[in-house]
Amino acid sequence: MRTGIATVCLSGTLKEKMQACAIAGFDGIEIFEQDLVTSPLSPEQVRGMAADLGLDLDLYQPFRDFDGVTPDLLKANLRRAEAKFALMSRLGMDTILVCSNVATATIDDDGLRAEQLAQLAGLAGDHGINVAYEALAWGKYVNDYEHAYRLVEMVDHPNLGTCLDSFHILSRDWETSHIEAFNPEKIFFVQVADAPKLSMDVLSWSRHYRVFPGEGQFDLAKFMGHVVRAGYTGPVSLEVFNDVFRQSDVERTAVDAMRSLIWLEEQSAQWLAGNAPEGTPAAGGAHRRRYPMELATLPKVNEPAGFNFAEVKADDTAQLEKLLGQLGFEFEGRHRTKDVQLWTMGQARVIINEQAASHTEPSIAALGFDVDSPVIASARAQQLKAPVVARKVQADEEVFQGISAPDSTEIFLCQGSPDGTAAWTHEFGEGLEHHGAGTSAVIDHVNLAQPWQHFDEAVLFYTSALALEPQPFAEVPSPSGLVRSQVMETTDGAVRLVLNLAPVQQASGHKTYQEHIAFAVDDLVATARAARDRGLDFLQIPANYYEDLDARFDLEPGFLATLKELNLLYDRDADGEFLHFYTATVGSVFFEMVERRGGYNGYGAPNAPVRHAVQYDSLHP
Ligand SMILES: O=C(O)c1ccc(O)c(O)c1
Ligand SMILES: [Mg+2]
Repeated sequence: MRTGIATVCLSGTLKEKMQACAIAGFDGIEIFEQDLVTSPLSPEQVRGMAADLGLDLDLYQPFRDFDGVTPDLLKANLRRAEAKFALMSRLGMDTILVCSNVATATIDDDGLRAEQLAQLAGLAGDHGINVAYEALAWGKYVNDYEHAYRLVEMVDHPNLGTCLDSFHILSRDWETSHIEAFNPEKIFFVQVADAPKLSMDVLSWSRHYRVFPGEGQFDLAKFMGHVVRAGYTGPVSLEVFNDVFRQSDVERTAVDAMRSLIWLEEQSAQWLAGNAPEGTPAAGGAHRRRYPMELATLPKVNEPAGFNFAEVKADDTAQLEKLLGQLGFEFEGRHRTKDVQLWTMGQARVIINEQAASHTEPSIAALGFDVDSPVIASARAQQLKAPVVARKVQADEEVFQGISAPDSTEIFLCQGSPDGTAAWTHEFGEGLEHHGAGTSAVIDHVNLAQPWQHFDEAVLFYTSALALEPQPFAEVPSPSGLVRSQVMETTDGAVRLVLNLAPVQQASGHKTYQEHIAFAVDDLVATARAARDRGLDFLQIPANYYEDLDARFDLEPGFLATLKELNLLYDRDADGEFLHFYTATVGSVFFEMVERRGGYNGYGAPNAPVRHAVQYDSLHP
C-alpha cells in the first residue's frame, strides 16, 4: 500500500512538515494550498526538496466551488483553474483535488455540472493534469460519493476521476460496498480519516475532530476492503483536520500518523480475509484472493492475558511502602542486582523502583503485560514504530521486551504462565522466606493520566501494539474541568487500562494529574477493615454521597452504614455490583481496591466525580 499524508495534518512550516513526513517514512504527500502560499520556498524549491526527501507530491488541494455555477462564474473559475495547473507543472504535480461546490453553486442540474466539469477536464488535459472530484459531506448539491462518481461517469474524460474521502462517506453513513462497482481507473485518489462519533454539524466535525485511523470509531478496514476490491492501487493518504495535531510536535505526529496507516493496512487485509465476496472460495486459505493493491501484514498478537506487574518509582519510597503494607501487600524482598523491591498480594505484583535521581515524585513508571510471545509482540510493536526501552539485564535474569508508550510509561511484554505466576520473582528476596498465597488479589485495572497532546496517539498505540479494544469515551466532571476518560480493555476484561485526559494544569502550580493502580480482591469489606486497622489513610468520602447512594439504590441500612464507616463507594447495574475504595495520593499515585460481584464490568463511573472532587479538595486545602 502506498502511504500518503496531507500537509494540513501537521504543525509547522511546509519545510518542517515535509521533513517530518520523510522521517516517518511516508511515500508521498498532499500539498495543502495554504502551506504553499505561505511558504518562502518557490515551487521549484519545493519540488527539489521533495525529490531529495524521497517524497512523491501526490495531490494538490483544495480547489473549491467550481461546479454548478452561472456562465460568468464558470469563466472566472476556469481562469483560476488554469493558474493552478500552471503552478502544478512547476511543482511537478499531476493531480488536483476539486471539492464539490459548497458556496457559489446556484444551479442544481447534473447535466450542467457534467458539462462544466467536462470543460475543466479538457483544460486539465491540456496541461497534463488530472482532476479528482470529491463530494464534501456538506456540498450544496453534491454531497454523496456516488453522486460525484456518477458525474465522473457522465463526463467520461480521461482527465476526470473521483477522490474518495472516508470522512465524507462515513460521517454521512453512506453504504460503502458500492465502491466495489467503481471503475478503478476512475478512482484518482483515496483519503482516509477516522473520527469519534459526535452529534454535531458535519463541517465542524470534519474541520476539528478528525483523527488518524484507529483513534476514532469509523469502520475504516471495511471502507478500505471495498476500495481494494474495486482494484484501486494509488496512494492511501491521511487527511486529518485536528486542532490538537496541528499544534503538536510535528515529527511525533507524523510517526503517529504512519503508525495508523501501518495498522490500517493490516486491518484491511484481515477484513478482506474474513469477508470473502459471495461465490468465491473462503478467504485466508490456499485460495486467498490477490488484489492489485498489495497489503502488508504484521506479526500477530492476541490480547494480553493479564497484567504481569506494575512498577512505581520514587526517590523516597517510604510512603509507597507504607501504603502497600497497609493495604495488605507482602514485601518479597529486593532484587539481586537492581534497586527495586517486590511487593505482592496474591497475584498482584508491584515493583517499587528506588530512583537514584532526587526529586522523583512517586509515579507509575512501567506496566508488564502477559503475552503469548514477548518476541513476536515486540516485533509487532517495533514495526508499528514504538520506541524500544533498554533495560539492563545481568546473567540469569529474565530479559524483558520493552516499548515506550506515548506518555513515556514503559510497557513490558512478559511471558505469561497458565497459573498466573511470574518466573522473574525469584530474582527477588534471596534468602528471604516467601510467604506466597495470602489473600487472593489481581491487578484489576490501571488508570493512566495522558498529556492532552498525546491522548489520541495513546489510544492507537494500545489498540495497535497491544490489541486492546477502545470503548466509547466518557467525560467525567471534576472541579478542574471535564476529564475525558477512555477505557481500553480485552474482551475478557483480564486487562483493563483507563486513559484519562487530565485537564490542563492549573496556575496554582499544584500537580493536578493523578493516576492509579486498582487491585481486585474477593472481600472488599474485610480488606478495608484490615487496612483501617493498619492505619491506612483512606480517601474520605463526603456524607452527601451516601445519602445520594441510598436515594438511588435503596440499600439495606446496615450495608449502607458499613460503606459509610469504611469510606467505600458502591455501584450496581443489571449485571452485578461494584465496591471500591481509594487511598490518599502520594506524588501522583494512589491505589484503589475493588470487588466485582456478579458480572459487573464497569469502573464505578458514577463515583468518579466524587473521587475527583475529594482529591481536588485535598490539593486545595
Ligand atoms: O474542509 C474542507 O473544506 C475540505 C477540503 C478538502 C478536502 O479534501 C476535504 O476533505 C475537506
Ligand atoms: Mg478530503
